[in-house]
Amino acid sequence: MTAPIIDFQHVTFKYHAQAEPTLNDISFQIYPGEKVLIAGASGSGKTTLLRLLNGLIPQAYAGDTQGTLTLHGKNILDQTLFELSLQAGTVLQDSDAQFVGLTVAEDIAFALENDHQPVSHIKAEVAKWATRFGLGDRLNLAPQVLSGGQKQRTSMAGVLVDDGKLLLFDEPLASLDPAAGVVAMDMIDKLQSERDLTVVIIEHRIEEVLRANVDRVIVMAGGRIVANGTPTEIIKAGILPENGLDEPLYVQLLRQAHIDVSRLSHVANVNQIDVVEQKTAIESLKKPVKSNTHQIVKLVVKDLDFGYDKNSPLFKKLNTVINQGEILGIVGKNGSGKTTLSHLLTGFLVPDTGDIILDGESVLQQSIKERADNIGYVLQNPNHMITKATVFDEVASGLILRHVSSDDIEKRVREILKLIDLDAMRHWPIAALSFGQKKRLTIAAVLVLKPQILILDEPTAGQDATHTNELLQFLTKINQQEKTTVVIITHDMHLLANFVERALVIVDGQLLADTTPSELLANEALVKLASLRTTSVYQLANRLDITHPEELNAAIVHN
Ligand SMILES: Nc1ncnc2c1ncn2[C@@H]1O[C@H](COP(=O)(O)OP(=O)(O)OP(=O)(O)O)[C@@H](O)[C@H]1O
Ligand SMILES: Nc1ncnc2c1ncn2[C@@H]1O[C@H](COP(=O)(O)OP(=O)(O)OP(=O)(O)O)[C@@H](O)[C@H]1O
Repeated sequence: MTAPIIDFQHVTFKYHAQAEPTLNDISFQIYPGEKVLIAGASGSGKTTLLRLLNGLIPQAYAGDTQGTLTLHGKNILDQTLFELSLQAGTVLQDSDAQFVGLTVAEDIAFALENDHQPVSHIKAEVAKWATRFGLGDRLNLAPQVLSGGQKQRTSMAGVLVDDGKLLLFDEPLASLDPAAGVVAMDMIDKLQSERDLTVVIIEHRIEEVLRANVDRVIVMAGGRIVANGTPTEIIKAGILPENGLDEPLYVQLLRQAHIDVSRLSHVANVNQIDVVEQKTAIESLKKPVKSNTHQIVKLVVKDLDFGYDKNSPLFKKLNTVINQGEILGIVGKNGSGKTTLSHLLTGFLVPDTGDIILDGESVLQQSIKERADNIGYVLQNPNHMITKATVFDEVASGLILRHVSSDDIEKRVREILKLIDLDAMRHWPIAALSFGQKKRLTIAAVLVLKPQILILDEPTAGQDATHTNELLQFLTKINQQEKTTVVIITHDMHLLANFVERALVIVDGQLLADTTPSELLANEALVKLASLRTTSVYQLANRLDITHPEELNAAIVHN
Protein backbone atom coordinates (compact mmCIF):
# COMPACT_ATOMS: atom_id res chain seq x y z
CA MET A 1 0.00 0.00 0.00
CA THR A 2 1.20 3.54 -0.77
CA ALA A 3 2.56 5.54 2.13
CA PRO A 4 0.58 8.62 3.13
CA ILE A 5 1.95 12.07 2.26
CA ILE A 6 0.53 13.50 5.45
CA ASP A 7 0.29 11.45 8.61
CA PHE A 8 -0.99 12.86 11.92
CA GLN A 9 -1.04 10.56 14.95
CA HIS A 10 -2.69 11.85 18.12
CA VAL A 11 -1.67 15.45 17.52
CA THR A 12 -2.58 17.98 20.18
CA PHE A 13 -1.64 21.62 19.82
CA LYS A 14 -1.91 24.56 22.21
CA TYR A 15 -1.10 28.16 21.24
CA HIS A 16 1.07 29.77 23.92
CA ALA A 17 -1.50 32.54 24.13
CA GLN A 18 -4.28 30.06 24.96
CA ALA A 19 -5.01 28.19 28.19
CA GLU A 20 -6.53 25.16 26.41
CA PRO A 21 -5.39 23.21 23.35
CA THR A 22 -6.92 24.34 20.02
CA LEU A 23 -6.39 20.89 18.47
CA ASN A 24 -7.08 17.71 20.42
CA ASP A 25 -5.91 14.21 19.57
CA ILE A 26 -6.02 14.68 15.80
CA SER A 27 -5.26 11.56 13.74
CA PHE A 28 -5.64 11.29 9.96
CA GLN A 29 -3.75 10.39 6.83
CA ILE A 30 -3.79 11.90 3.36
CA TYR A 31 -2.56 9.78 0.45
CA PRO A 32 -0.88 10.89 -2.81
CA GLY A 33 -3.36 12.11 -5.40
CA GLU A 34 -6.23 12.65 -2.96
CA LYS A 35 -8.40 15.74 -2.87
CA VAL A 36 -9.59 16.32 0.68
CA LEU A 37 -12.00 18.96 1.95
CA ILE A 38 -11.61 20.06 5.56
CA ALA A 39 -14.88 21.50 6.80
CA GLY A 40 -15.83 22.75 10.22
CA ALA A 41 -17.41 25.57 12.13
CA SER A 42 -15.60 28.88 12.50
CA GLY A 43 -12.94 28.51 15.21
CA SER A 44 -12.94 24.69 15.04
CA GLY A 45 -9.22 24.65 14.26
CA LYS A 46 -9.01 24.22 10.48
CA THR A 47 -6.50 27.00 9.87
CA THR A 48 -4.47 25.85 12.86
CA LEU A 49 -4.26 22.38 11.32
CA LEU A 50 -3.04 23.90 8.07
CA ARG A 51 -0.45 26.00 9.91
CA LEU A 52 0.98 22.79 11.36
CA LEU A 53 1.26 21.40 7.85
CA ASN A 54 2.98 24.35 6.24
CA GLY A 55 5.30 25.19 9.13
CA LEU A 56 3.71 28.52 10.10
CA ILE A 57 3.41 26.71 13.42
CA PRO A 58 5.86 26.89 15.15
CA GLN A 59 7.79 29.35 12.95
CA ALA A 60 5.24 32.20 13.02
CA TYR A 61 2.81 31.05 15.73
CA ALA A 62 4.28 29.73 18.97
CA GLY A 63 2.76 26.82 20.84
CA ASP A 64 3.19 23.30 22.21
CA THR A 65 2.69 20.30 19.97
CA GLN A 66 2.26 16.69 21.09
CA GLY A 67 1.89 13.54 19.01
CA THR A 68 3.60 12.74 15.72
CA LEU A 69 3.08 14.54 12.43
CA THR A 70 4.95 13.70 9.29
CA LEU A 71 5.09 14.99 5.73
CA HIS A 72 6.56 12.51 3.25
CA GLY A 73 7.54 10.37 6.23
CA LYS A 74 9.64 13.12 7.85
CA ASN A 75 8.78 14.84 11.11
CA ILE A 76 7.26 18.21 10.16
CA LEU A 77 8.53 19.93 13.28
CA ASP A 78 12.15 19.14 12.35
CA GLN A 79 11.87 20.98 9.03
CA THR A 80 12.38 24.65 8.27
CA LEU A 81 9.70 26.87 6.75
CA PHE A 82 11.74 26.94 3.55
CA GLU A 83 12.04 23.13 3.37
CA LEU A 84 8.31 22.81 3.91
CA SER A 85 7.52 25.48 1.33
CA LEU A 86 9.31 23.39 -1.30
CA GLN A 87 6.98 20.47 -0.56
CA ALA A 88 3.70 22.27 0.00
CA GLY A 89 2.28 25.42 -1.63
CA THR A 90 -0.21 27.29 0.51
CA VAL A 91 -2.91 29.76 -0.51
CA LEU A 92 -3.61 31.70 2.68
CA GLN A 93 -7.04 32.82 3.87
CA ASP A 94 -6.03 36.48 3.85
CA SER A 95 -4.56 37.27 0.40
CA ASP A 96 -3.07 40.51 1.67
CA ALA A 97 -0.87 38.51 4.04
CA GLN A 98 0.41 36.49 1.08
CA PHE A 99 1.68 39.26 -1.21
CA VAL A 100 5.42 39.60 -1.58
CA GLY A 101 5.80 41.46 -4.89
CA LEU A 102 5.36 45.15 -5.68
CA THR A 103 3.22 44.30 -8.68
CA VAL A 104 0.83 41.51 -9.58
CA ALA A 105 3.39 40.20 -12.08
CA GLU A 106 6.18 40.07 -9.48
CA ASP A 107 3.88 38.34 -7.09
CA ILE A 108 2.95 35.58 -9.50
CA ALA A 109 6.61 35.23 -10.49
CA PHE A 110 7.95 34.93 -6.94
CA ALA A 111 8.19 31.12 -6.65
CA LEU A 112 9.76 30.79 -10.10
CA GLU A 113 12.31 33.49 -9.31
CA ASN A 114 13.21 31.64 -6.14
CA ASP A 115 13.83 28.57 -8.25
CA HIS A 116 16.19 30.69 -10.42
CA GLN A 117 14.29 29.90 -13.59
CA PRO A 118 15.22 31.76 -16.81
CA VAL A 119 13.57 35.17 -17.21
CA SER A 120 11.94 34.29 -20.55
CA HIS A 121 10.33 31.21 -19.00
CA ILE A 122 9.15 33.22 -15.98
CA LYS A 123 7.60 35.88 -18.23
CA ALA A 124 5.77 33.31 -20.32
CA GLU A 125 4.48 31.45 -17.25
CA VAL A 126 3.31 34.64 -15.55
CA ALA A 127 1.46 35.72 -18.70
CA LYS A 128 -0.15 32.29 -18.99
CA TRP A 129 -1.36 32.15 -15.40
CA ALA A 130 -2.49 35.77 -15.38
CA THR A 131 -4.63 35.09 -18.44
CA ARG A 132 -6.08 31.93 -16.87
CA PHE A 133 -7.14 33.98 -13.87
CA GLY A 134 -8.40 37.00 -15.84
CA LEU A 135 -5.58 39.23 -14.59
CA GLY A 136 -3.97 39.99 -17.95
CA ASP A 137 -4.64 43.73 -17.70
CA ARG A 138 -3.75 43.99 -13.98
CA LEU A 139 -0.12 42.80 -14.09
CA ASN A 140 1.51 46.17 -13.46
CA LEU A 141 -0.78 47.19 -10.59
CA ALA A 142 0.16 46.85 -6.93
CA PRO A 143 -1.65 43.78 -5.57
CA GLN A 144 -3.04 45.88 -2.71
CA VAL A 145 -5.25 47.97 -5.04
CA LEU A 146 -6.91 44.97 -6.66
CA SER A 147 -10.49 43.99 -5.93
CA GLY A 148 -10.96 41.23 -3.33
CA GLY A 149 -11.49 38.53 -5.94
CA GLN A 150 -8.57 39.72 -8.07
CA LYS A 151 -6.34 39.48 -4.98
CA GLN A 152 -7.44 35.94 -4.37
CA ARG A 153 -6.86 35.06 -8.03
CA THR A 154 -3.33 36.54 -7.78
CA SER A 155 -2.39 34.47 -4.76
CA MET A 156 -3.78 31.33 -6.39
CA ALA A 157 -1.87 32.01 -9.61
CA GLY A 158 1.30 32.57 -7.53
CA VAL A 159 0.99 29.13 -5.98
CA LEU A 160 -0.24 27.19 -9.01
CA VAL A 161 2.54 28.55 -11.24
CA ASP A 162 4.99 26.47 -9.20
CA ASP A 163 4.96 22.74 -9.74
CA GLY A 164 4.69 21.65 -6.10
CA LYS A 165 3.01 18.29 -5.55
CA LEU A 166 1.00 19.22 -2.46
CA LEU A 167 -1.32 22.21 -2.41
CA LEU A 168 -2.98 23.58 0.71
CA PHE A 169 -5.86 26.03 0.24
CA ASP A 170 -7.38 28.01 3.10
CA GLU A 171 -10.74 29.20 1.80
CA PRO A 172 -9.69 29.72 -1.81
CA LEU A 173 -13.20 30.57 -2.95
CA ALA A 174 -14.23 33.09 -0.29
CA SER A 175 -13.78 36.18 -2.49
CA LEU A 176 -14.18 34.62 -5.92
CA ASP A 177 -17.35 35.25 -7.89
CA PRO A 178 -19.31 32.02 -8.34
CA ALA A 179 -18.25 31.49 -11.95
CA ALA A 180 -14.60 32.07 -11.02
CA GLY A 181 -15.09 29.62 -8.15
CA VAL A 182 -16.19 26.94 -10.60
CA VAL A 183 -13.28 27.76 -12.93
CA ALA A 184 -10.81 27.60 -10.02
CA MET A 185 -12.12 24.24 -8.85
CA ASP A 186 -12.02 22.89 -12.43
CA MET A 187 -8.47 24.18 -12.76
CA ILE A 188 -7.43 22.44 -9.55
CA ASP A 189 -9.06 19.27 -10.87
CA LYS A 190 -7.20 19.50 -14.15
CA LEU A 191 -3.85 20.25 -12.52
CA GLN A 192 -4.41 17.40 -10.15
CA SER A 193 -4.63 14.90 -12.96
CA GLU A 194 -1.83 16.53 -14.99
CA ARG A 195 0.64 16.84 -12.16
CA ASP A 196 -0.55 14.09 -9.86
CA LEU A 197 -1.24 16.61 -7.12
CA THR A 198 -2.49 16.09 -3.62
CA VAL A 199 -4.88 18.83 -2.57
CA VAL A 200 -6.20 19.87 0.83
CA ILE A 201 -8.92 22.52 0.81
CA ILE A 202 -10.48 24.31 3.75
CA GLU A 203 -13.72 25.89 2.62
CA HIS A 204 -17.06 27.04 3.97
CA ARG A 205 -18.55 27.04 0.45
CA ILE A 206 -18.91 23.28 0.70
CA GLU A 207 -21.33 22.87 -2.20
CA GLU A 208 -18.87 24.42 -4.62
CA VAL A 209 -15.99 22.20 -3.51
CA LEU A 210 -18.10 19.04 -3.55
CA ARG A 211 -18.94 19.70 -7.22
CA ALA A 212 -15.29 19.05 -7.99
CA ASN A 213 -14.67 15.36 -7.31
CA VAL A 214 -13.60 15.54 -3.69
CA ASP A 215 -12.40 12.15 -2.46
CA ARG A 216 -12.86 12.74 1.21
CA VAL A 217 -14.31 15.20 3.70
CA ILE A 218 -12.78 15.65 7.13
CA VAL A 219 -15.17 17.42 9.49
CA MET A 220 -13.79 19.27 12.51
CA ALA A 221 -15.59 20.50 15.60
CA GLY A 222 -14.08 22.00 18.74
CA GLY A 223 -10.53 21.10 17.75
CA ARG A 224 -11.32 17.44 17.03
CA ILE A 225 -12.02 15.41 13.93
CA VAL A 226 -15.65 14.30 14.19
CA ALA A 227 -16.01 12.65 10.79
CA ASN A 228 -13.75 11.48 7.99
CA GLY A 229 -15.50 9.93 4.99
CA THR A 230 -16.50 10.23 1.35
CA PRO A 231 -18.85 13.11 0.41
CA THR A 232 -21.64 10.54 -0.05
CA GLU A 233 -21.12 9.08 3.42
CA ILE A 234 -20.98 12.54 5.00
CA ILE A 235 -24.16 13.77 3.28
CA LYS A 236 -26.12 10.57 3.85
CA ALA A 237 -25.31 10.63 7.56
CA GLY A 238 -26.41 14.27 7.87
CA ILE A 239 -23.06 15.19 9.44
CA LEU A 240 -22.80 18.69 7.97
CA PRO A 241 -25.89 20.27 9.60
CA GLU A 242 -25.13 18.44 12.86
CA ASN A 243 -21.89 20.40 12.94
CA GLY A 244 -23.28 23.76 12.01
CA LEU A 245 -22.40 23.47 8.31
CA ASP A 246 -24.47 24.10 5.20
CA GLU A 247 -25.51 21.14 3.10
CA PRO A 248 -25.72 21.69 -0.65
CA LEU A 249 -28.94 23.58 -1.48
CA TYR A 250 -30.49 20.65 -3.37
CA VAL A 251 -29.94 18.40 -0.34
CA GLN A 252 -31.65 21.02 1.86
CA LEU A 253 -34.53 21.04 -0.61
CA LEU A 254 -34.85 17.24 -0.56
CA ARG A 255 -34.92 17.23 3.23
CA GLN A 256 -37.58 19.96 3.12
CA ALA A 257 -39.67 17.59 0.97
CA HIS A 258 -39.17 14.86 3.66
CA ILE A 259 -37.23 12.69 1.22
CA ASP A 260 -34.91 10.20 2.93
CA VAL A 261 -31.58 11.28 1.46
CA SER A 262 -29.75 8.28 2.91
CA ARG A 263 -31.69 5.94 0.56
CA LEU A 264 -30.80 7.77 -2.66
CA SER A 265 -27.91 6.92 -4.92
CA HIS A 266 -25.33 9.49 -6.11
CA VAL A 267 -26.37 11.99 -3.41
CA ALA A 268 -23.13 13.97 -3.63
CA ASN A 269 -23.75 15.05 -7.22
CA VAL A 270 -26.79 17.06 -8.26
CA ASN A 271 -26.37 15.96 -11.86
CA GLN A 272 -26.50 12.27 -10.99
CA ILE A 273 -28.66 11.98 -7.89
CA ASP A 274 -31.51 9.60 -8.52
CA VAL A 275 -34.73 11.43 -7.59
CA VAL A 276 -36.98 10.78 -10.58
CA GLU A 277 -39.53 9.03 -8.37
CA GLN A 278 -39.57 11.96 -5.98
CA LYS A 279 -40.43 14.54 -8.65
CA THR A 280 -43.96 15.16 -7.36
CA ALA A 281 -42.80 15.67 -3.78
CA ILE A 282 -40.11 18.08 -4.97
CA GLU A 283 -42.47 19.95 -7.28
CA SER A 284 -45.00 20.44 -4.49
CA LEU A 285 -42.49 22.71 -2.71
CA LYS A 286 -42.77 25.39 -5.42
CA LYS A 287 -43.71 28.83 -4.15
CA PRO A 288 -44.69 32.00 -5.98
CA VAL A 289 -41.80 34.45 -6.35
CA LYS A 290 -42.25 37.41 -4.01
CA SER A 291 -42.10 40.88 -5.46
CA ASN A 292 -40.31 43.67 -3.69
CA THR A 293 -42.69 45.55 -1.40
CA HIS A 294 -40.32 48.35 -0.42
CA GLN A 295 -41.17 51.38 -2.48
CA ILE A 296 -40.05 54.38 -0.43
CA VAL A 297 -36.75 55.64 -1.78
CA LYS A 298 -34.06 56.11 0.87
CA LEU A 299 -30.99 56.82 -1.20
CA VAL A 300 -30.52 57.90 -4.81
CA VAL A 301 -27.40 57.36 -6.89
CA LYS A 302 -27.67 59.95 -9.64
CA ASP A 303 -25.65 60.08 -12.86
CA LEU A 304 -22.55 58.86 -11.08
CA ASP A 305 -19.24 58.94 -12.94
CA PHE A 306 -16.08 57.51 -11.43
CA GLY A 307 -12.77 56.06 -12.60
CA TYR A 308 -9.50 55.19 -10.85
CA ASP A 309 -7.91 55.84 -14.19
CA LYS A 310 -9.40 58.86 -15.96
CA ASN A 311 -8.84 57.21 -19.34
CA SER A 312 -10.96 54.19 -18.51
CA PRO A 313 -13.86 55.15 -16.26
CA LEU A 314 -15.47 52.43 -14.19
CA PHE A 315 -18.92 53.99 -13.69
CA LYS A 316 -20.53 56.04 -16.43
CA LYS A 317 -23.82 57.73 -15.51
CA LEU A 318 -24.76 55.09 -12.96
CA ASN A 319 -28.32 55.51 -11.72
CA THR A 320 -30.05 53.45 -9.06
CA VAL A 321 -31.91 53.69 -5.75
CA ILE A 322 -31.86 51.99 -2.38
CA ASN A 323 -35.32 51.68 -0.82
CA GLN A 324 -36.18 52.25 2.82
CA GLY A 325 -36.09 49.04 4.85
CA GLU A 326 -35.13 46.63 2.09
CA ILE A 327 -32.52 43.90 2.05
CA LEU A 328 -30.62 44.59 -1.13
CA GLY A 329 -27.98 42.36 -2.66
CA ILE A 330 -25.28 43.69 -4.96
CA VAL A 331 -23.80 40.93 -7.07
CA GLY A 332 -21.58 40.63 -10.12
CA LYS A 333 -18.25 39.37 -11.27
CA ASN A 334 -14.93 40.10 -9.59
CA GLY A 335 -13.65 43.59 -10.29
CA SER A 336 -16.95 44.90 -11.59
CA GLY A 337 -17.12 47.81 -9.14
CA LYS A 338 -19.22 46.63 -6.19
CA THR A 339 -16.73 47.62 -3.51
CA THR A 340 -15.95 50.84 -5.37
CA LEU A 341 -19.66 51.72 -5.29
CA SER A 342 -19.80 51.20 -1.53
CA HIS A 343 -16.68 53.34 -1.11
CA LEU A 344 -18.45 56.08 -3.07
CA LEU A 345 -21.57 55.75 -0.91
CA THR A 346 -19.57 55.91 2.33
CA GLY A 347 -17.29 58.76 1.29
CA PHE A 348 -13.98 56.87 1.03
CA LEU A 349 -14.01 57.81 -2.66
CA VAL A 350 -15.40 60.93 -4.33
CA PRO A 351 -17.32 60.65 -7.60
CA ASP A 352 -16.01 62.57 -10.62
CA THR A 353 -19.52 63.84 -11.30
CA GLY A 354 -23.05 62.97 -10.21
CA ASP A 355 -24.68 62.92 -6.81
CA ILE A 356 -25.57 60.66 -3.87
CA ILE A 357 -28.76 61.74 -2.14
CA LEU A 358 -29.91 60.41 1.26
CA ASP A 359 -33.44 61.33 2.39
CA GLY A 360 -33.61 64.07 -0.22
CA GLU A 361 -30.25 65.68 0.60
CA SER A 362 -26.88 65.33 -1.08
CA VAL A 363 -24.28 63.69 1.17
CA LEU A 364 -21.27 64.55 -0.95
CA GLN A 365 -20.18 67.38 1.33
CA GLN A 366 -20.35 65.23 4.49
CA SER A 367 -17.17 63.84 6.08
CA ILE A 368 -16.60 60.08 6.28
CA LYS A 369 -17.47 60.19 10.01
CA GLU A 370 -20.72 62.12 9.41
CA ARG A 371 -21.71 59.68 6.72
CA ALA A 372 -20.83 56.72 8.96
CA ASP A 373 -23.56 57.82 11.40
CA ASN A 374 -26.12 57.11 8.66
CA ILE A 375 -24.40 54.67 6.34
CA GLY A 376 -22.44 51.98 8.17
CA TYR A 377 -19.90 49.98 6.21
CA VAL A 378 -18.25 46.67 7.02
CA LEU A 379 -15.20 46.04 4.84
CA GLN A 380 -14.43 42.79 3.07
CA ASN A 381 -11.19 42.11 4.96
CA PRO A 382 -11.58 42.42 8.74
CA ASN A 383 -7.84 42.98 9.16
CA HIS A 384 -8.28 46.30 7.32
CA MET A 385 -10.79 47.56 9.87
CA ILE A 386 -9.36 46.57 13.20
CA THR A 387 -7.62 49.36 15.10
CA LYS A 388 -7.75 48.27 18.75
CA ALA A 389 -6.08 45.48 20.73
CA THR A 390 -9.05 43.83 22.42
CA VAL A 391 -12.52 42.74 21.34
CA PHE A 392 -14.37 45.10 23.71
CA ASP A 393 -12.26 48.12 22.81
CA GLU A 394 -12.76 47.55 19.10
CA VAL A 395 -16.55 47.67 19.40
CA ALA A 396 -16.44 50.56 21.88
CA SER A 397 -14.13 52.74 19.79
CA GLY A 398 -16.84 54.31 17.56
CA LEU A 399 -18.96 55.11 20.62
CA ILE A 400 -16.01 56.71 22.45
CA LEU A 401 -15.37 58.86 19.37
CA ARG A 402 -18.99 59.99 19.59
CA HIS A 403 -18.74 60.82 23.32
CA VAL A 404 -21.27 58.23 24.51
CA SER A 405 -21.27 57.83 28.33
CA SER A 406 -19.24 54.91 29.68
CA ASP A 407 -22.31 53.20 31.20
CA ASP A 408 -24.04 53.31 27.84
CA ILE A 409 -20.92 52.08 26.09
CA GLU A 410 -20.70 49.06 28.41
CA LYS A 411 -24.40 48.27 27.84
CA ARG A 412 -24.41 48.71 24.07
CA VAL A 413 -21.14 46.88 23.46
CA ARG A 414 -22.15 43.89 25.61
CA GLU A 415 -25.57 43.76 23.93
CA ILE A 416 -24.07 43.62 20.48
CA LEU A 417 -21.29 41.18 21.46
CA LYS A 418 -23.90 38.80 22.88
CA LEU A 419 -25.91 39.00 19.69
CA ILE A 420 -22.88 38.23 17.60
CA ASP A 421 -21.58 35.44 19.86
CA LEU A 422 -18.36 37.13 20.95
CA ASP A 423 -19.26 38.27 24.46
CA ALA A 424 -17.34 35.45 26.14
CA MET A 425 -14.27 36.67 24.26
CA ARG A 426 -14.70 40.36 25.08
CA HIS A 427 -11.37 40.62 26.93
CA TRP A 428 -9.45 38.62 24.33
CA PRO A 429 -6.66 40.13 22.28
CA ILE A 430 -7.94 40.39 18.72
CA ALA A 431 -4.78 38.66 17.47
CA ALA A 432 -6.10 35.44 19.03
CA LEU A 433 -9.36 35.41 17.03
CA SER A 434 -9.91 33.24 13.98
CA PHE A 435 -10.62 35.00 10.66
CA GLY A 436 -14.35 34.32 10.92
CA GLN A 437 -14.43 35.63 14.48
CA LYS A 438 -12.65 38.81 13.38
CA LYS A 439 -15.21 39.27 10.63
CA ARG A 440 -18.07 39.13 13.14
CA LEU A 441 -16.21 41.56 15.38
CA THR A 442 -15.97 44.16 12.64
CA ILE A 443 -19.69 43.78 11.95
CA ALA A 444 -20.39 44.35 15.65
CA ALA A 445 -18.22 47.50 15.66
CA VAL A 446 -20.36 49.05 12.92
CA LEU A 447 -23.75 47.82 14.15
CA VAL A 448 -23.20 49.32 17.57
CA LEU A 449 -23.52 52.79 15.94
CA LYS A 450 -27.05 51.93 14.71
CA PRO A 451 -26.72 53.21 11.13
CA GLN A 452 -29.87 53.65 8.96
CA ILE A 453 -28.24 51.90 6.04
CA LEU A 454 -25.83 49.09 6.72
CA ILE A 455 -23.54 48.01 3.88
CA LEU A 456 -21.78 44.69 4.34
CA ASP A 457 -19.06 43.64 1.91
CA GLU A 458 -19.04 39.82 1.78
CA PRO A 459 -20.42 39.30 5.30
CA THR A 460 -20.57 35.52 5.03
CA ALA A 461 -17.08 34.98 3.61
CA GLY A 462 -15.30 32.77 6.10
CA GLN A 463 -18.44 32.15 8.19
CA ASP A 464 -19.96 28.77 8.90
CA ALA A 465 -23.69 28.08 8.51
CA THR A 466 -24.48 28.54 12.21
CA HIS A 467 -22.90 31.95 12.40
CA THR A 468 -24.28 32.91 8.99
CA ASN A 469 -27.77 32.00 10.16
CA GLU A 470 -27.31 33.85 13.44
CA LEU A 471 -26.03 36.86 11.54
CA LEU A 472 -28.99 36.70 9.17
CA GLN A 473 -31.45 36.41 12.04
CA PHE A 474 -29.80 39.38 13.63
CA LEU A 475 -29.84 41.41 10.40
CA THR A 476 -33.51 40.45 9.94
CA LYS A 477 -34.21 41.68 13.44
CA ILE A 478 -32.57 45.06 12.98
CA ASN A 479 -34.16 45.29 9.54
CA GLN A 480 -37.62 44.68 10.97
CA GLN A 481 -37.38 46.35 14.37
CA GLU A 482 -35.06 49.26 13.70
CA LYS A 483 -36.04 49.55 10.01
CA THR A 484 -32.37 49.43 9.07
CA THR A 485 -31.85 49.10 5.34
CA VAL A 486 -29.38 46.29 4.68
CA VAL A 487 -27.14 46.23 1.61
CA ILE A 488 -25.07 43.12 1.05
CA ILE A 489 -22.30 42.75 -1.50
CA THR A 490 -21.95 39.04 -2.00
CA HIS A 491 -20.74 36.12 -4.06
CA ASP A 492 -22.61 33.71 -1.81
CA MET A 493 -25.46 32.30 -3.88
CA HIS A 494 -26.98 30.67 -0.78
CA LEU A 495 -27.17 34.08 0.85
CA LEU A 496 -28.61 35.62 -2.28
CA ALA A 497 -31.27 32.92 -2.53
CA ASN A 498 -32.06 32.71 1.16
CA PHE A 499 -32.00 36.25 2.38
CA VAL A 500 -31.91 39.02 -0.20
CA GLU A 501 -35.17 40.66 -1.39
CA ARG A 502 -33.88 42.60 -4.36
CA ALA A 503 -30.72 42.11 -6.40
CA LEU A 504 -28.67 44.65 -8.33
CA VAL A 505 -26.40 43.04 -10.88
CA ILE A 506 -23.29 45.06 -11.72
CA VAL A 507 -20.88 44.07 -14.47
CA ASP A 508 -17.91 46.20 -15.51
CA GLY A 509 -19.39 49.28 -13.86
CA GLN A 510 -22.78 48.88 -15.52
CA LEU A 511 -26.07 48.10 -13.83
CA LEU A 512 -27.19 45.07 -15.77
CA ALA A 513 -30.33 44.13 -13.86
CA ASP A 514 -32.53 45.08 -10.93
CA THR A 515 -34.59 42.00 -10.06
CA THR A 516 -35.54 39.38 -7.46
CA PRO A 517 -33.00 36.69 -6.50
CA SER A 518 -35.32 33.83 -7.51
CA GLU A 519 -35.71 35.26 -11.00
CA LEU A 520 -32.06 36.18 -11.35
CA LEU A 521 -30.88 32.70 -10.39
CA ALA A 522 -33.18 31.15 -12.96
CA ASN A 523 -32.06 33.43 -15.79
CA GLU A 524 -29.16 31.56 -17.38
CA ALA A 525 -28.11 34.35 -19.74
CA LEU A 526 -27.93 36.92 -16.95
CA VAL A 527 -26.21 34.48 -14.60
CA LYS A 528 -23.53 33.93 -17.21
CA LEU A 529 -23.03 37.63 -17.94
CA ALA A 530 -22.70 38.39 -14.23
CA SER A 531 -20.32 35.48 -13.52
CA LEU A 532 -22.78 33.98 -11.07
CA ARG A 533 -23.96 30.41 -11.15
CA THR A 534 -27.43 28.94 -11.11
CA THR A 535 -28.37 27.24 -7.85
CA SER A 536 -28.20 23.47 -7.55
CA VAL A 537 -31.96 23.65 -6.94
CA TYR A 538 -32.36 25.20 -10.37
CA GLN A 539 -30.18 22.45 -11.86
CA LEU A 540 -32.33 19.83 -10.17
CA ALA A 541 -35.51 21.48 -11.47
CA ASN A 542 -34.09 21.39 -14.99
CA ARG A 543 -33.04 17.76 -14.75
CA LEU A 544 -36.55 16.83 -13.63
CA ASP A 545 -38.19 19.06 -16.27
CA ILE A 546 -39.93 21.08 -13.58
CA THR A 547 -41.37 24.22 -15.14
CA HIS A 548 -40.75 27.64 -13.60
CA PRO A 549 -37.54 26.68 -11.78
CA GLU A 550 -37.54 30.13 -10.16
CA GLU A 551 -40.49 28.92 -8.09
CA LEU A 552 -38.40 26.04 -6.79
CA ASN A 553 -35.65 28.54 -5.99
CA ALA A 554 -38.31 30.44 -4.06
CA ALA A 555 -38.90 27.31 -1.93
CA ILE A 556 -35.51 27.74 -0.32
CA VAL A 557 -35.96 31.48 0.22
CA HIS A 558 -36.27 32.00 3.94
CA ASN A 559 -38.05 35.32 4.27
N1 LIG B 1 -2.47 33.22 16.68
C1 LIG B 1 -3.30 32.68 17.59
N2 LIG B 1 -3.07 32.81 18.91
C2 LIG B 1 -3.91 32.27 19.82
N3 LIG B 1 -5.03 31.60 19.50
C3 LIG B 1 -5.33 31.44 18.22
C4 LIG B 1 -4.49 31.97 17.18
N4 LIG B 1 -5.04 31.68 15.99
C5 LIG B 1 -6.18 30.98 16.26
N5 LIG B 1 -6.35 30.84 17.60
C6 LIG B 1 -7.48 30.18 18.25
O1 LIG B 1 -7.66 28.89 17.73
C7 LIG B 1 -9.04 28.64 17.48
C8 LIG B 1 -9.18 28.03 16.11
O2 LIG B 1 -8.78 28.98 15.14
P1 LIG B 1 -8.61 28.61 13.59
O3 LIG B 1 -8.20 29.85 12.87
O4 LIG B 1 -7.75 27.41 13.48
O5 LIG B 1 -10.11 28.22 13.25
P2 LIG B 1 -10.84 27.97 11.86
O6 LIG B 1 -11.56 26.67 12.00
O7 LIG B 1 -9.86 28.08 10.75
O8 LIG B 1 -11.85 29.17 11.86
P3 LIG B 1 -12.45 30.09 10.66
O9 LIG B 1 -13.35 29.20 9.87
O10 LIG B 1 -13.18 31.14 11.44
O11 LIG B 1 -11.27 30.63 9.89
C9 LIG B 1 -9.79 29.96 17.60
O12 LIG B 1 -10.79 29.90 18.59
C10 LIG B 1 -8.75 30.97 17.92
O13 LIG B 1 -9.09 31.73 19.02
N1 LIG C 1 -6.89 51.96 -6.13
C1 LIG C 1 -7.11 51.42 -7.34
N2 LIG C 1 -6.38 51.75 -8.40
C2 LIG C 1 -6.61 51.22 -9.62
N3 LIG C 1 -7.59 50.34 -9.88
C3 LIG C 1 -8.36 49.97 -8.85
C4 LIG C 1 -8.17 50.48 -7.54
N4 LIG C 1 -9.09 49.91 -6.73
C5 LIG C 1 -9.83 49.10 -7.52
N5 LIG C 1 -9.39 49.13 -8.78
C6 LIG C 1 -9.95 48.40 -9.92
O1 LIG C 1 -11.33 48.76 -10.03
C7 LIG C 1 -12.10 47.64 -10.43
C8 LIG C 1 -13.29 47.47 -9.47
O2 LIG C 1 -12.84 47.04 -8.19
P1 LIG C 1 -13.87 46.71 -7.02
O3 LIG C 1 -13.05 46.38 -5.81
O4 LIG C 1 -14.87 47.79 -6.90
O5 LIG C 1 -14.57 45.40 -7.60
P2 LIG C 1 -15.62 44.41 -6.92
O6 LIG C 1 -16.78 44.34 -7.83
O7 LIG C 1 -15.88 44.81 -5.52
O8 LIG C 1 -14.78 43.06 -7.01
P3 LIG C 1 -14.71 41.73 -6.07
O9 LIG C 1 -15.94 40.96 -6.36
O10 LIG C 1 -13.49 41.03 -6.60
O11 LIG C 1 -14.55 42.18 -4.65
C9 LIG C 1 -11.14 46.43 -10.42
O12 LIG C 1 -10.79 46.11 -11.75
C10 LIG C 1 -9.93 46.91 -9.65
O13 LIG C 1 -8.72 46.33 -10.11
